[in-house]
Amino acid sequence: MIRLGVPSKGRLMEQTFDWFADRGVRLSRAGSDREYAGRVEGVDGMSLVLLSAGEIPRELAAGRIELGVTGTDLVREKLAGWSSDLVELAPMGFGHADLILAVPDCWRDCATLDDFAAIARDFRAEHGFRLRIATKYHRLVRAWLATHEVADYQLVDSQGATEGTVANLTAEAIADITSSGETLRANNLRILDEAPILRSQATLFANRAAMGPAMAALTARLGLHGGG
Ligand SMILES: Nc1ncnc2c1ncn2[C@@H]1O[C@H](COP(=O)(O)OP(=O)(O)OP(=O)(O)O)[C@@H](O)[C@H]1O
Ligand SMILES: O=P(O)(O)OC[C@H]1O[C@H](OP(=O)(O)OP(=O)(O)O)[C@H](O)[C@@H]1O
Repeated sequence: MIRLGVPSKGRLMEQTFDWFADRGVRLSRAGSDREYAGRVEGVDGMSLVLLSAGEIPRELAAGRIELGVTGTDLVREKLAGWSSDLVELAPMGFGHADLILAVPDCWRDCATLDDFAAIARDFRAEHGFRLRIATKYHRLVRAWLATHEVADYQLVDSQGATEGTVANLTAEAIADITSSGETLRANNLRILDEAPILRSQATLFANRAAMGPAMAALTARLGLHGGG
């Protein structure tokens, strides 16, 4: 049996159900909104498990599910060397979001990452502590800043409502996912004039160790290539 992990709520769950329905596979909850078992119709040999989007990368890598739908951002953040454990089977065309670094709108002289690096250096000298960036994407943000030789900062963990940390004076800048940009605007934050740290979308992943004839048959049934 191939176990498929799907986000248990919200748009990601609904759009995943639609994506499979377009391929003739009907996914649904087994019972109430609070029940995390699922039902699969239209294909044999696959079962459905409803999980937190953030836990799907780890469940895949641990082999507790063979297939999983989640954002590429969460896979890259949660699994170091993700591609040795997981195979990216198909980008699904929804859940598009960019991981970005944003600063207060009023930092008029901070347009680029070079400006940001200079401000961070001065900030430390002036305040006696490193400029704080609130984020839940620790691995990705650290790696990106290191690549761009920005060193004078500290990460502050924020697992939600990250854009509020600047107004709350617990951080000077934030790194988070954005899609429409509305949350940033509402919190008087502005994206640096740089390419995003990462462009993410919902993607169907497989556990690499689970690739074999059964997986090949299933991915062929879904009209995907390279599932052997
Ligand atoms: N505004 C958005 N537009 C599109 N995609 C988004 C948006 N916000 C988050 N996402 C994507 O949705 C996925 C799930 O995000 P997140 O971890 O915030 O989910 P969640 O609903 O908090 O789930 P959970 O707390 O159960 O793990 C991520 O891959 C993220 O990139
Ligand atoms: O650019 P926008 O379209 O405004 O979307 C961005 C927001 O969406 C996500 O939050 P979500 O609603 O998933 O809640 P969270 O803060 O708990 O992650 C993300 O963390 C941003 O806060």
